[in-house]
Amino acid sequence: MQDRCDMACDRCDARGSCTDEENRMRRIKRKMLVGSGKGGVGKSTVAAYLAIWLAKRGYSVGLLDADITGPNIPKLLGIEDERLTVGPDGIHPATVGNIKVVSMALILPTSGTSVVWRGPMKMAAIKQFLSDVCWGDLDYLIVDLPPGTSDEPISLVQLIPDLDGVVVVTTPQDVAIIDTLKSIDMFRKMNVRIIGMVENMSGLVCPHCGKRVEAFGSGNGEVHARDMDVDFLGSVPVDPELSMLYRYLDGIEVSSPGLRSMEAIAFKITRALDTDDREGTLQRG
Ligand SMILES: Nc1ncnc2c1ncn2[C@@H]1O[C@H](COP(=O)(O)OP(=O)(O)OP(=O)(O)O)[C@@H](O)[C@H]1O
Repeated sequence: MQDRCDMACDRCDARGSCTDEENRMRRIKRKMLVGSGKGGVGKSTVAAYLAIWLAKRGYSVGLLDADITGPNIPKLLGIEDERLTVGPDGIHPATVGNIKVVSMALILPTSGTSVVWRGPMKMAAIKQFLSDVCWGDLDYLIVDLPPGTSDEPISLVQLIPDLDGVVVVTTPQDVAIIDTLKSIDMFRKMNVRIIGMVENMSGLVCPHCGKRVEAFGSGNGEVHARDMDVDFLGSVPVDPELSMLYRYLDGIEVSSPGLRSMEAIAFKITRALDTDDREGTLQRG
């Protein structure tokens, strides 16, 4: 573990002085958030898929689960039994399929342990995840936000220098859309670029007859994205494969309606960011 971080530091001008989040963060080329005003809409699923998709294409990727009280990324990636380790140089992420993962769930003794913390404690943990984690040199850091428009998203926006933007996730129901529009408004007030909106759980394709069933409706997200002048990145149907992302991570060749939609969305996100990569800094590993 120690070696891995030292090797990365060898190539870094900031060697020996990387003691705060700014120094750690400047070794990361692209930093994006995945957020929503509403819980349970699929933020972690979109963040985890994106991380896997980028890692499979040779990029070095970090995935920060910033949901301190409800961390689910390790479960989605099938690494609940992994633990973060601590060395003299800082906290070492867990690694899966070339993705460096940090989450409260990788610290807690059991998956049933609750984190009963008020705001300042949660803020301290988030700050530490940015300042004390040996992320090393990364092409992308993807931050999975907790739902809502309060402390955690605000702090992350303020703490991450040169943030590239946020992908907002919604589901088609009105209550989800209303909360998602609030989060778009919040990110705009904080001058964060909205990379685009994803409508998740948008209908489902019957595995028996192949017909589409509009379980929660669909299309609402696209209409509201247009109204808000936000790029619509695509809709993703309900698909059991998406709750088994660890299979896709393991290299099992899976093709399903949900995974195909996610792939098209991942392309759009990277294309949107690459348009801004004028210096061509992103290199595949
Ligand atoms: N398109 C989909 N098809 C099937 N299951 C899905 C889909 N999207 C998400 N899920 C499942 O729904 C549940 C909630 O998704 P997820 O954890 O990604 O939401 P979230 O917005 O991150 O939740 P939270 O607000 O709690 O952080 C998970 O069990 C996930 O596997």
